[in-house]
Amino acid sequence: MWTTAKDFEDIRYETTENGQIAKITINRPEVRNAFRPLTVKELLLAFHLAHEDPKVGVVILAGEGDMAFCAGGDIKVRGDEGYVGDDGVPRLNILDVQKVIRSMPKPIVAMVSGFAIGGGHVLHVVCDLTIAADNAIFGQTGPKVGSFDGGFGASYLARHVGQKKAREIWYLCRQYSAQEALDMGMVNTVVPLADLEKETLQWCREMLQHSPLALRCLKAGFNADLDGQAGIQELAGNATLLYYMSAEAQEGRDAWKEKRKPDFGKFPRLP
Ligand SMILES: CC(C)(COP(=O)(O)OP(=O)(O)OC[C@H]1O[C@@H](n2cnc3c(N)ncnc32)[C@H](O)[C@@H]1OP(=O)(O)O)[C@@H](O)C(=O)NCCC(=O)NCCSC(=O)CCC(=O)c1ccccc1C(=O)O
Repeated sequence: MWTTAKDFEDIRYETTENGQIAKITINRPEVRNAFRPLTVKELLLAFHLAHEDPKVGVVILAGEGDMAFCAGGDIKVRGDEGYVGDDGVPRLNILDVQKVIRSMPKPIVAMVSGFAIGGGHVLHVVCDLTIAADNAIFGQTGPKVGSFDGGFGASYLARHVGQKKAREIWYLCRQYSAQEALDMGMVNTVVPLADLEKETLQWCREMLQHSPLALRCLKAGFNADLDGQAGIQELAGNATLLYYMSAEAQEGRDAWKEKRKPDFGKFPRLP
């Protein structure tokens, strides 16, 4: 049912439903799908492929196996200045993945079974929607393991669950069941583990029935206030896209190409 669209080492990138649904799976189950620099590099490339492919309408982010969605940064390769890959350079580049998830103009659905912990928890937080299996466990560990995400991991989480709960999650580093996550508004639904992919695909199919431009502008609108100038840039970029598609903008382009004065007088100045 899934077709491999490109081969990677640490992740899988697959599509289904005539290429309309893409699935990016972190494939390191032996470390509960913790990410190392290579994983992050591959995630960035896979998200770029999904972004650029006009057939893809919705993207699923998942972890291999039932035990974990993602256990965050791979602590075993954490050096003194970040996570160290084969090139010996320390990086904190999962932040780039968070930004890509937010700015991709297509819905991204986290499909969570097992642990979504630390930086792995933040990944589901920044996705548009989260479908959780009934075995899912959520939590932050930063203050326990010498890390923290004061960016989206804190501020956007607080938008989901409120300031008090978000501070509890970060300050106490407790783990929460799927039902608790649902009750606090952190996930969209909880389903039996056996139904997780079926239900996630159903949500994706429903979104695919709807106007891609409407979904795109809604995503930019939801992000805009929290993302400051960058959020306004996203939203305004969509307005420009829509404007390009209008006869009014095309008149400006055509007039310039035809070396004549544009006739904007024929377009209404709506109230
Ligand atoms: C996830 C657990 C709760 C799972 O527990 P359990 O099922 O009992 O399995 P274990 O036996 O513990 O683990 C199995 C196996 O996996 C290895 N493993 C698990 N998690 C990691 C990990 N994060 N890194 C490396 N390896 C991991 C574990 O060692 C076992 O292998 P062995 O060979 O048997 O040793 C539990 O495993 C657990 O609590 N894991 C740690 C989770 C955690 O603390 N994650 C947070 C890491 S810090 C982080 O994510 C930073 C956030 C971040 O990315 C970030 C934020 C802000 C700015 C920048 C950054 C950035 O880029 O780093």
